[in-house]
Amino acid sequence: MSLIEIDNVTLHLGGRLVLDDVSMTVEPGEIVTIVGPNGSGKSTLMKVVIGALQPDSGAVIRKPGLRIGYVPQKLHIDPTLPLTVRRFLSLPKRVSNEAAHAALDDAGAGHLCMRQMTDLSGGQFQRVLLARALLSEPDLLILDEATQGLDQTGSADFYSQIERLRQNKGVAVLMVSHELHVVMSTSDRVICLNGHVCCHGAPEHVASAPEYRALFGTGTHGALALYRHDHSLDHCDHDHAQDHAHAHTHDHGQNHSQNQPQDKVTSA
Ligand SMILES: Nc1ncnc2c1ncn2[C@@H]1O[C@H](COP(=O)(O)OP(=O)(O)OP(=O)(O)O)[C@@H](O)[C@H]1O
Repeated sequence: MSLIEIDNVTLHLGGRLVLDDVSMTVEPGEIVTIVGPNGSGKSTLMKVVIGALQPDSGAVIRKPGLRIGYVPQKLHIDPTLPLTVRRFLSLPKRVSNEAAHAALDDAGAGHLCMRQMTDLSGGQFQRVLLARALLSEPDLLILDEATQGLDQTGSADFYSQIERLRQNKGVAVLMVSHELHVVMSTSDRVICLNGHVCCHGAPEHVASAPEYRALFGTGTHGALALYRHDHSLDHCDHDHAQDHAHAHTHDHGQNHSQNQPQDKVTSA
C-alpha cells in the first residue's frame, strides 16, 4: 500500500482554483520532489497531505497508522528566549535524552545538543528541525523548502543527510524544493506542479519533458526561470498535458473528501 495516495484532488482558496485535479502517490522509502513556480500550489498540496487542509473534492488516503515528520521552511524563535537545542526538542512533549541524542545524530546535529537555538547557523537550525521531525520515528518526512536561505553547499549537505536517512532508516521523503539541480540528483521521482500536474516521472524524464522546459528552461540552471515565470493555471497545454495529467491515478469510485485523517502528524 502507498504511504500517501492523493486522488483527483481539487481545492479552491479565496475563490481561486489552487489545486486542479491533482493525483500522486508516495511509496515506502522513495524520495519524491514537487517542483513548480511560485504560487503553483506546492505548499497547499503539502498541507493537504498532512491533513491541515481538506480538499473540495477528491481523496486523500493515508496508510493506516502512518507517521509523518514535518520539517517547515522556517520557525521563529524569540531571540530573547534562552533555549537550548536539547530543551527545544522537548517542546511541547518531553523526550528522553536517549531519543533526543539519537534524533540529533540521525540529523547530523549530534554536536549541537547544548547550543542555544538562537546561536545556530541556518543550516544547523534546519538540522535541528529535522531532528525534531525524526523524534516520532516517521515513515514519511515532509520538507517544505527546508533549505531556503541556505547557501548551495549548505543545502547540498542537507539533502545528502536526507539521502543517508532514507538509506539507513528506509524513511520516505516528500519535499518541495526550488533547487532543481539538487533535486534532480536526489529524487526518485519529480512531480512538476502548476495548479495541475504538468508532468512527472524519473528526474531525467521530467527534465526533458516539454511541460517542464516551458516552465524552467532547458539547462540545469532553469531554477532561475522559476521566479520569472508567469504562472497562470492555463500555462501548460492541457491537451498535451492530458497524457501526463496524473502522477498516479486510481478510480476508487467514491469521493473520500470527507475522510478524516487516520495518521499521526508531527509538526516541528
Ligand atoms: N489561505 C489562502 N487564501 C487564499 N489564497 C491562498 C491561501 N493560501 C495560498 N493561497 C494562494 O494559493 C496559491 C498557491 O499558494 P502556495 O503557497 O500553495 O504556492 P507555492 O507553490 O507553495 O508557492 P511558493 O513557491 O511561492 O512558496 C497562491 O496564489 C496563493 O496566493
